[in-house]
Amino acid sequence: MNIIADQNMPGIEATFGRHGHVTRVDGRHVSRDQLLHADVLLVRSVTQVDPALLEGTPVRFVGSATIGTDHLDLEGLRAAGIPAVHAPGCNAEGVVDYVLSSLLLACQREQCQISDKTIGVVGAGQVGGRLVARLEALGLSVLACDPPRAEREGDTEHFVTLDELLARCSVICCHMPLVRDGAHPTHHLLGAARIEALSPGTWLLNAGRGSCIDTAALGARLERAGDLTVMLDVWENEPDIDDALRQRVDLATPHIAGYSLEGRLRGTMMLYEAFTEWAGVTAEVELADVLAPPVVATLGVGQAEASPQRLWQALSHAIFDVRRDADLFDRYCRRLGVATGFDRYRKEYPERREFGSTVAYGSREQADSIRALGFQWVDDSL
Ligand SMILES: NC(=O)c1ccc[n+]([C@@H]2O[C@H](COP(=O)([O-])OP(=O)(O)OC[C@H]3O[C@@H](n4cnc5c(N)ncnc54)[C@H](O)[C@@H]3O)[C@@H](O)[C@H]2O)c1
Ligand SMILES: O=C(O)[C@H](O)[C@H](O)COP(=O)(O)O
Repeated sequence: MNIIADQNMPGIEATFGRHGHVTRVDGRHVSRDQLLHADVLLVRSVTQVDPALLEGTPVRFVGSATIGTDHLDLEGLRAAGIPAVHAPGCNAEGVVDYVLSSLLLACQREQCQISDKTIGVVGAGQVGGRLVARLEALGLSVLACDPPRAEREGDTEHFVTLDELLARCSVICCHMPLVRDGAHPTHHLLGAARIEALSPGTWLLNAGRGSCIDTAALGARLERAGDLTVMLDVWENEPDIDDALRQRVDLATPHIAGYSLEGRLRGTMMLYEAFTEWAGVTAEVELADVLAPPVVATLGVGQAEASPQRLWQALSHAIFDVRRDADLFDRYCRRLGVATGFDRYRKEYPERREFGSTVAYGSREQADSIRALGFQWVDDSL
C-alpha cells in the first residue's frame, strides 16, 4: 500500500508505516501527479482535497489530522465514494492552553486582573466548550455564543447572540469553524460594522479560522485608532498574510495554537484508528507508544505565587509562554519574508506539551486553582 503524508505529521512511520510505504510531501503543494500510485492520502489543513485532485488516482482513503474541515470537499469526496475522515477535538486542549497563555500575558502587559473581565467565547464546540469549562472552573465570568448549538439543544438560557456577547464582553475569543453557507455562515462574521462597534480597550483573540474576521477592517481600525488588544493565531490568506496587520497586532502567531505534541499525535492516532478499521487490519500502536513523557514532568509552584493570577501566569508560562512563539515568528518573518517564515516556523515548531501532561506541586489551598488551569496537582507537603 502506498501512503502519501504531509511532512508536518508526527508518528506516521510508527503507525501507517507498518502497513505500507510512506512518502512525505510538502502539504502546500500536493499535485495529482504525486498521487498516481497512492492508495492513502494523509493531510493537514494546508492541502485542499477535492475529487479533481484525486481523479484518475488510486487514492481510496483520505485522512486529515485536523479539527477543521474547510480544506476538504467532503460532499464531493462522498459523492466520489472516497472515505474522508478528520480528527475532531484532537488538538482542542492545546488551543485552550494557547488562549490561557495569551490572556494571562495580556493581563501582565496591561497590569490588569482577568477576573475583572467578562470573556465571550464564540463557537462553543470541542475548543470553545473546553475553554468555557476551564474559564468557569477558574471562577471567571464567561458568556458563550453558538447559534447552531442553541438551536439544536433548544437552549437560549446558556447561549447569547453574537451582538449581545460583543456588547457585554471585554474579551472576545473566536473558535468558530469557517462556514461559507447555510443558516449560520461564519465568513467575515466579525465584519466591518461589528469591528467598528467594538468598545475601545476590547481584547479580540482569533484561534478559529482567519476569514471569520474581516481582517482588512480590523487592520483599518488598528491603524486609525489602535485601541484594541488583538491576538491572532489564524489569518486570512495563510501563509501570505497581511504583514502590516501582523506587525500591528499585540500577539501574532502562525496558526500554532493547537500545535501541542499531544494534539498532533492524537490527530495521527485518530486517523490511524479510522484507517485500520477501513483497511480491516489490526491497529498495532497506541498513543502511549508514540508519546514520550514530558521533559518537564513536575513544576514547583512556590509560596511566592500568592494571588491566583500570579500562580496561573507562573504555571502556564513555564509550560507554554506564547511570547516565545510570537518572538520567533517575528524573527522568521524578518529573515525569510512573511509567507516562508509562516510555514517554516510551523515546520520547525519546538516541542510543546499540554498543561494536562504536567504535574504541578503546590499546597492544598492551591489544588483547585492548579487543576482548574488544566494541570495535574500533587501536594507539595508530601
Ligand atoms: N488555531 C488552531 O490551531 C486551531 C486548532 C483547532 C481548531 N481550529 C479551528 O477552530 C474551529 C473550532 O474547533 P472545534 O474543535 O471547537 O470545532 P467544533 O466543530 O467542535 O465546534 C465548532 C462550534 O462552532 C459552532 N458554530 C458554528 N457556526 C457558528 C456561528 N455562526 N457562530 C457561533 N458558533 C458557531 C458550532 O455549532 C460548534 O459548536 C475549527 O473548525 C478550526 O477551524 C484552529
Ligand atoms: O483545524 C485544526 O485542527 C488546526 O487548525 C490545524 O490542525 C492547524 O495545523 P495544520 O493542519 O495547518 O498543520
